[in-house]
Amino acid sequence: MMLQVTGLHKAFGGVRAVDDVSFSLEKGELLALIGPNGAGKSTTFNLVGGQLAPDSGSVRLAGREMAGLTPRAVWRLGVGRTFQIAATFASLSVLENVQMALLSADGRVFSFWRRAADHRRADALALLESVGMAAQAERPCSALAYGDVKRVELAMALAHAPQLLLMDEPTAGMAPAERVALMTLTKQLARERQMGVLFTEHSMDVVFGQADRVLVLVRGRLLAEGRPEDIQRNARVQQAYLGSGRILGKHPA
Ligand SMILES: Nc1ncnc2c1ncn2[C@@H]1O[C@H](COP(=O)(O)OP(=O)(O)OP(=O)(O)O)[C@@H](O)[C@H]1O
Repeated sequence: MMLQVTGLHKAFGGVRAVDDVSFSLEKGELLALIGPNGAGKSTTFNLVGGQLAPDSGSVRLAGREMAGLTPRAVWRLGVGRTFQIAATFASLSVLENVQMALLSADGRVFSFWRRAADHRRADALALLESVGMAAQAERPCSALAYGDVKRVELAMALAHAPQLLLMDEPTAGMAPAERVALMTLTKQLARERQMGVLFTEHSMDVVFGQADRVLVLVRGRLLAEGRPEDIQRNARVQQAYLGSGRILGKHPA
């Protein structure tokens, strides 16, 4: 087991945001975390990524306890993360952005007198190749289509060769075809690199089309866990989503 989360609890005042959550994730697996608004998805993510410390419970990566470590320490142990908000430098080229990520992975800080442009150019190009962005390496990030920025961010997240990648709503704001393309690529990279991927997602076309397994959170508790086809048929899950209609419709909200 690559990631093992056991008995995780986190409360904010009287609100049990995450209430006795346990799950695991294998190498190369795409695991979707879904649930209605306020279910505890972001809190779970932040507990795994080190942005929050749990009240109790354990988060182990390849047997090592990570609960309570700082985000930087969690990152060093091999957990990468992409965010909803684009985290690229708009004025730098696509290639330079990936070179910056490599500098950071190597524990070196960008400085004006050591130009990122000299750092591991071939490795940066290889990362861009792996996400289909090598042809646009010299363009500034500001000139890219939104879907392409997401691919660059993926290449940047891969720069320190994470064992586990956390993706917080990776396809937010994308058109349906782009969403599926990005997650198909993510799945291919997960398989090739034997990297586990935990992602939150509101688009059910992505969840049911791409995830290997799905976790359903409702009011901080794990309501169901299983293969996409089983989750889709699960009566308790359908009931929990009644009202929002999200999980039942063929088309995403
Ligand atoms: N820093 C905080 N302080 C107080 N309450 C919080 C905090 N963070 C989350 N909560 C509460 O914990 C519960 C879970 O929130 P969380 O953001 O994890 O849900 P979510 O599933 O990510 O929701 P969404 O889909 O809307 O992003 C909610 O009731 C929320 O109001």
